[in-house]
Amino acid sequence: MKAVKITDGIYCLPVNLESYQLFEGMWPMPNGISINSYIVQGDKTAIIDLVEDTDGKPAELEAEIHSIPLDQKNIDYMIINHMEPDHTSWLPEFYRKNPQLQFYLTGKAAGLLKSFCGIEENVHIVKDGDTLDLGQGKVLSFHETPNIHWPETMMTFEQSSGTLFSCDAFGSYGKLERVFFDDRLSTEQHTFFSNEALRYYANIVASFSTFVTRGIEKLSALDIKVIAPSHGIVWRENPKQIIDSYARFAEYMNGPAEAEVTVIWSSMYGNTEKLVSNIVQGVRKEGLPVHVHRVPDEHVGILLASAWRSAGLILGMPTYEYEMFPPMAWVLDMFRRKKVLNKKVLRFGSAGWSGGAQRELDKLTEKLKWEFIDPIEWMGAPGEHELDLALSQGQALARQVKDFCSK
Ligand SMILES: Cc1cc2nc3c(=O)[nH]c(=O)nc-3n(C[C@H](O)[C@H](O)[C@H](O)COP(=O)(O)O)c2cc1C
Repeated sequence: MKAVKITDGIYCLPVNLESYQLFEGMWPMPNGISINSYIVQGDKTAIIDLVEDTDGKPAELEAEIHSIPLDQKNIDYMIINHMEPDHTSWLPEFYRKNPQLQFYLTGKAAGLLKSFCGIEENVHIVKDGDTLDLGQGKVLSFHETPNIHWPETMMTFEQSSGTLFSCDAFGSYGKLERVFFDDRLSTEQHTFFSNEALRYYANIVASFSTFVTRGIEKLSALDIKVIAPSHGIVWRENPKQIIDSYARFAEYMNGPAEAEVTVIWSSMYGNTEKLVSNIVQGVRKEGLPVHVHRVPDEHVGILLASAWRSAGLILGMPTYEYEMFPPMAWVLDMFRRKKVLNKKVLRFGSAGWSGGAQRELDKLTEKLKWEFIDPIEWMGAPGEHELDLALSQGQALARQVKDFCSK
């Protein structure tokens, strides 16, 4: 791939990770992801963020640098917005090839640069609002945005073009191929990147939502014309769209999220499963969109996005060894970690003799501010009573969600 020109002297250099790889060693990326570096050229040249040292990716980035055309030995400044290894694991080798490189980063990032890369020299610690003049009108300013998503994170703003190099904020999953800018996306591709942004947010950023809200507030002081994130497309026609999406995603944590219901169910022998279609029907009676996922067939990374966006959750799981069916416990523990807060919730599930799933569910979710309606729990196979309850409680939960969302 060639470097993509954003404006005179500013280039995006995306390198794609493939769909078979797991992001953070854990999250499925059915559509891959791009890792974006950026070049800003004045009299001096800066590179903003790098790439992961995996699978031939550094060579791809080098080829993009050469395509500008630019000799990487002529890069003067390395701006490190964030030390996470998807942007920095190639840094020691890059530095070995460019020993004159000067690093610009926050104080916290300097500590991480030492511990991750063993680099202590040529380090310039920047403070909030500091600037670096590259000449020819290109001036970078640095803005600390801690915890979006690591504690050392900052964003870099190029003042003459209004380009915000926003690091992980405003990023999305999805490879970049042929289309790099929001104004070049078809309606379908727009929907694709909106969904990929939500899933990326739910997997990577969600638990830092308070910091996202704070960061967006702080950024409102800047005259942003282009959002250039470290993953996903560059927003130059309507940067407000992705800023507003992130503001909305962050607000989902406080509730209510969207007037939708996510049903996540699991079953070993089909007794819990028998209620699913009535429950879904009950929700639909109230006219709400409903998204149905089976565990463990679907990965928690996919479920997280659906649950994060929905104001209502319906969880089906049987009892297993006096607790809940273990794959559901993994999902709920992840919801706890990712702070899936403020939901209206219904639980249903079969047990054999003692029950116990509900007890574990209560414990796992005690800090999530979930409001439960009466669960449907029964021994063995469900009868007419449980099947009727599935319909009426599905509907009752949907009504609660509608009330919640209309406030
Ligand atoms: C390995 C295993 C462990 C179980 N442990 C319990 C238990 O501790 N308490 C209980 O009430 N039922 C227990 N059960 C019974 C299931 O909860 C019961 O069979 C239920 O109907 C399964 O629902 P399903 O058909 O939706 O999988 C266990 C079943 C299995 C297979």
